[in-house]
Amino acid sequence: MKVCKFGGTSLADANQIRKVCNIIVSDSERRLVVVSAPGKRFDSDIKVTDMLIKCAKLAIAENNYNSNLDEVISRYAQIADDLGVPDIMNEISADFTKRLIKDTDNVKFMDRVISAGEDNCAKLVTAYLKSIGYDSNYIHPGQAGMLLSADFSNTVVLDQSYEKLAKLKNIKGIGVFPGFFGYSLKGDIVTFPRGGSDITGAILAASVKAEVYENFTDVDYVYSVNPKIIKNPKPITEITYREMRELSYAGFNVYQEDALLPVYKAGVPVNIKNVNNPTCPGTMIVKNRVHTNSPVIGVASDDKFCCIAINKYLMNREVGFGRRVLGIIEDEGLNFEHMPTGIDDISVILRESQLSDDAKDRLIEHITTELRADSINVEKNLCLIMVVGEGMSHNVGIAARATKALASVKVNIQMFTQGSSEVSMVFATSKADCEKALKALYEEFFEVRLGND
Ligand SMILES: Nc1ncnc2c1ncn2[C@@H]1O[C@H](COP(=O)(O)OP(=O)(O)O)[C@@H](O)[C@H]1O
Ligand SMILES: N[C@@H](CC(=O)OP(=O)(O)O)C(=O)O
Repeated sequence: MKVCKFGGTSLADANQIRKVCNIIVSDSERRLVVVSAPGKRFDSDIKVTDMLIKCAKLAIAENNYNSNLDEVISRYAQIADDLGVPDIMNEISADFTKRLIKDTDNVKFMDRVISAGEDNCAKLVTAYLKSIGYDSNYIHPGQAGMLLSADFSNTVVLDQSYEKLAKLKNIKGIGVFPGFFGYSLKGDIVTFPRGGSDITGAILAASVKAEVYENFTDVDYVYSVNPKIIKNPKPITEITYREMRELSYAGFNVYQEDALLPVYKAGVPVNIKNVNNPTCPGTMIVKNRVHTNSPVIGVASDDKFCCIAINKYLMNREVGFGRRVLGIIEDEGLNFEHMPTGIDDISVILRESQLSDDAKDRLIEHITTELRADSINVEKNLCLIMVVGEGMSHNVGIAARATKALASVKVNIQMFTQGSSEVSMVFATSKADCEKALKALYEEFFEVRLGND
């Protein structure tokens, strides 16, 4: 059995959905299908999930959301009409309308509303497959056993789900499973972080021990660098789970970072493929790969970080200082990403989205009073660039090549770390330098240079 997931770009309109269904029915092993909500049809378009977030926010603020809701319903109606299944719209339009009645708290309400994008898309795809003569069934995530933690918008799968979902192995016909959400033990709808339909697919693939998890998107391959930043980059044909996890974390949003653990544990390979070019073999994500000459497999960047730099004279002699810093971060409910240190300073790197002005003031106050630091500086707009590759661990001089490349374009490195596994190196630069730095690193490791060098 193959589990296949189709992303929002693959479901953006009726034409794309026809392509998706042709792909599904062209292989009888494709029996468990995960769908996202319709995504962007063109660059300036809006994803259905974003339209639903807008509706939910308006409803929470007690503002009128009717015209926004109408826009969502019209997008589905247009697709249903074009696919020749207009009757399904009665159910879909009633569902959107009902979910927007605000009868619960804000976090539960938000997840209930935004999950409707995938849920109704699954109903639409099921209706279309039926209309062209295939035995297809919508699968209700709660009834199938997609049980998740009650962390709204940031849920994780509960272990018991795998055993329950394993029963889908015996499903008859084609099962269409809505991605991005499941149910808490109390029966509330909970969603994964954004891009979470990839996680749904990974959980299902692990549960049914699929021969492969096919993840269909709008690019032929995962490339060595984001193709939106550098044109025609080098394609990656094979990459390990570990390398992909590092690159997804650092900005390769083609595959959600949390979608690696389930398939890694179950040993299910992932195949990233293009819905617009399904005969292209795409990228395989596997446990071990054949190493080529290049020590680096990809470079990725994400510019939404900030740094809390704490300085105190003789910090290195103060027993428990680091533990107390981390204790404060924990007390403030923050996740930290990296913690480079010097003898008298510690920097804590966080995702900027966590640090509202209030949270920042509280954190500074907490550190000042508890640690009696000499100075605390918060720097926003920090970009992290990761250079990733398992080949780096047995190659000398990679860091030197990277720093030389950054120096040659006059990029100031604000922080540099390398984990002991030596699978990745992380450079922090200012947001303004981010693209320049990424290009320099890509050129250094992937572009063939002519002449004497
Ligand atoms: N290294 C990369 N290789 C391929 N695509 C990438 C990479 N980094 C970022 N992307 C972007 O990821 C996009 C696909 O992800 P996404 O838009 O979430 O697709 P879907 O809607 O199918 O889930 C591509 O169009 C591409 O712009
Ligand atoms: N629709 C959700 C979940 C998702 O996975 O979407 P996509 O497959 O389009 O990245 C989102 O936009 O976050």
